Amino acid sequence: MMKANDRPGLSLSGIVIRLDGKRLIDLSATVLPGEVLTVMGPSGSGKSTLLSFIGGFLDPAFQAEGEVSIDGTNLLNLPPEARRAGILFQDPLLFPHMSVGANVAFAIPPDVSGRKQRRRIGSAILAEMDLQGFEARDPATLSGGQKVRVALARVLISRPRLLLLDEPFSKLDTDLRVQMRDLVFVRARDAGLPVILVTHDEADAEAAGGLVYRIDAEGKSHG
Ligand SMILES: Nc1ncnc2c1ncn2[C@@H]1O[C@H](COP(=O)(O)OP(=O)(O)OP(=O)(O)O)[C@@H](O)[C@H]1O
Repeated sequence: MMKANDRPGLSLSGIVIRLDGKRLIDLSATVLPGEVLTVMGPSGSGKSTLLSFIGGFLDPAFQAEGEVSIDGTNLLNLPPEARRAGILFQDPLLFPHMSVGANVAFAIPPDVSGRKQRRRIGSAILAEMDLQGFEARDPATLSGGQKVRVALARVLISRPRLLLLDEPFSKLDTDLRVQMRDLVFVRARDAGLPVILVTHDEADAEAAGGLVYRIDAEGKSHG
């Protein structure tokens, strides 16, 4: 197996996304395994649209061109589920009718067979998120930070190849925000996952420590 440092990571090459002829996004960048590309820009500038394009669920109202590859594999030829992008939104989007354990187990790849084995790896990832013993809990009874950690557990257990983060910390108060983003960045680094982080918060960008793309009103991106 290649070490994280030997892998080329996420390559965004000549990405141009237009809406009604107007260019929203224009960027090329490389995000190495474990590194974070932070995307900033005004509301409506196309930040979420960029993540949708990479994840494979861009609304057909947009026109997009360019190439996206991860460790040399062209992602754009693959259907969304085969791209294996782990996505976190502002809202953790837990299934309300399922227990915490079931929320996490839902994302375990299908090649992991056996109830026992699935339960074991689900519990292990919850424990890593400081949520040991939370399997039977109703998501409605969790704090904001606990919900984010369940969402992160669910994403990590799905064996993603990259992380797409759409303001996942913005609803949290300052202390929790700092803790959660450090947790995500550390986990991404450990797993060698390239990350794209959409945020309005300069402190997030600083903590991410990587490249920052700023989208201006003309749809030009600046490193
Ligand atoms: N499905 C759609 N069909 C048409 N236009 C859309 C669609 N989704 C978003 N838009 C428009 O595309 C533009 C970019 O939207 P996007 O959600 O990517 O912006 P954003 O930078 O993420 O904004 P915010 O910071 O407010 O989340 C906006 O003008 C938005 O109104």
